[in-house]
Amino acid sequence: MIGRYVLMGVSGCGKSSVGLQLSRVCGIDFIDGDDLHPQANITKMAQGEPLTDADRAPWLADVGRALGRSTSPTIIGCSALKRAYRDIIRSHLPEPVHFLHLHAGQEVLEARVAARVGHFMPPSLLDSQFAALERLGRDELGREIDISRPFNEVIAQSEAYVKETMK
Ligand SMILES: Nc1ncnc2c1ncn2[C@@H]1O[C@H](COP(=O)(O)OP(=O)(O)OP(=O)(O)O)[C@@H](O)[C@H]1O
Ligand SMILES: O=C(O)[C@H](O)[C@@H](O)[C@H](O)[C@H](O)CO
Repeated sequence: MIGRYVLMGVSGCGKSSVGLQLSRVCGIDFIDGDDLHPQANITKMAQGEPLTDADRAPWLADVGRALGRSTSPTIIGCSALKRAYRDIIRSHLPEPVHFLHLHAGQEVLEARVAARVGHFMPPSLLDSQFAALERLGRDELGREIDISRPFNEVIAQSEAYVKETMK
């Protein structure tokens, strides 16, 4: 079985930075799901407008297909905020997919996105990100990682999960 992982969570939770470092320490591939967004979605977010379910559906299918094409263990960063979005990703994969939810309270994320420069996503969209967010259900494969902890601890906890489940 090929280990397939989605690093999920709201804007600024660390999908890119944690994903890249986690892929290095685990020696597995990383895809940034933001690179799969159609330009129309990026433009919409950059203009301060939240994406709708309809905007996200084709992109989530692309994320599922990209993960499904992988022939070796792979991590993909993708917000996957709602259970229905995770269902779309799951529907494109023959095998179980693990969701690692990089999670913290809104105040932690507000400070991080405010400090970030040169990113297309405006901090004003964080309210809508949290409004859409549905945490993992008990029956969903994965783990919630507390990202209020220092970066190295987030990596260590995520790495432990990946190594445990790739056996
Ligand atoms: N555990 C951490 N402690 C402190 N800062 C962190 C931690 N994890 C990530 N960061 C910082 O938070 C910011 C947001 O991280 P990053 O850009 O990786 O998030 P993201 O989820 O990919 O965001 P987006 O989806 O909006 O592109 C970055 O400046 C990153 O360096
Ligand atoms: O579903 C969404 O609204 C998007 O995927 C966002 O979460 C961003 O792409 C990302 O976080 C960049 O800031």
